[in-house]
Amino acid sequence: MTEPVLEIRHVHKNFGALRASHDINLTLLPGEIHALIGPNGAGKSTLIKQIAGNLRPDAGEIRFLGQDVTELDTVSRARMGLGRSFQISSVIPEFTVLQNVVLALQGAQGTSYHFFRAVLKDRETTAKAREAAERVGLGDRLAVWAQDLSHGERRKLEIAMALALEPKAFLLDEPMAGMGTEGAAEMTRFLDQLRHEAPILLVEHDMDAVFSLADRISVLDYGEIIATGTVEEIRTNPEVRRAYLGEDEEAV
Ligand SMILES: Nc1ncnc2c1ncn2[C@@H]1O[C@H](COP(=O)(O)OP(=O)(O)OP(=O)(O)O)[C@@H](O)[C@H]1O
Repeated sequence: MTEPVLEIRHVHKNFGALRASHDINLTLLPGEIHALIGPNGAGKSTLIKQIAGNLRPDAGEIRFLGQDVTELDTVSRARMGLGRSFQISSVIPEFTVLQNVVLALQGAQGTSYHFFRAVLKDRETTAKAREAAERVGLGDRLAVWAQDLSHGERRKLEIAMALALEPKAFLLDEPMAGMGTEGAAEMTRFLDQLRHEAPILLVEHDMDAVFSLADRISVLDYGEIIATGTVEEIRTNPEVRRAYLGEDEEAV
């Protein structure tokens, strides 16, 4: 049997009386895109944060590359190859595209920011950063200030910052958000390629993107996974339709 790259075992997380994660079991297999969907407040971000290491589960285990990483912090998990799309807030507006990607690489290497100028002169690092930016389609925007990028280009920059670290798995939290139709279509094509590099756990509200990309979908509702299956299984699951897809029959 194929070993999962990422495995979530019986994870629980409460905020006071609120069950944000209740006995979550989930795997991410090599080469797959596993989409995590669910209504607002279902617990998607809370789960991603526990996988990335920003939040500690109350109970349960998170395994990455066959190792228990539940007690490791975000930096250690990132160094092992758990790539999380950087949030817009971590993009520095006054830095160029290339500088932002170099900064992401430098952060992962644990070099002090004090040495940023020296790192910018390091050919190997800048070549890696350039390659990542080119791969997401920002090759002709390397010297542009991040603040002058369009929204879609910023999202690409976040992915380039994750990609540069050559992750073994990607956690992507709503990469299509605010992209517009053409931008979302372009991002969909890109993610379709990216899965061959490393499997992707994808949180996304854009159902067109989810249905065209996902090998498997898990549906969260009130902190519980109510179904995991193929696109067809999820589309036709009555409980899922009631809990989530029924909100938007057009999407089904
Ligand atoms: N730090 C926190 N303290 C208390 N409650 C929290 C905290 N973080 C999240 N919650 C609550 O946990 C529940 C799950 O939130 P979460 O953000 O994980 O949902 P989500 O599925 O990502 O929603 P969305 O699709 O709107 O991003 C919500 O009811 C939210 O209000």
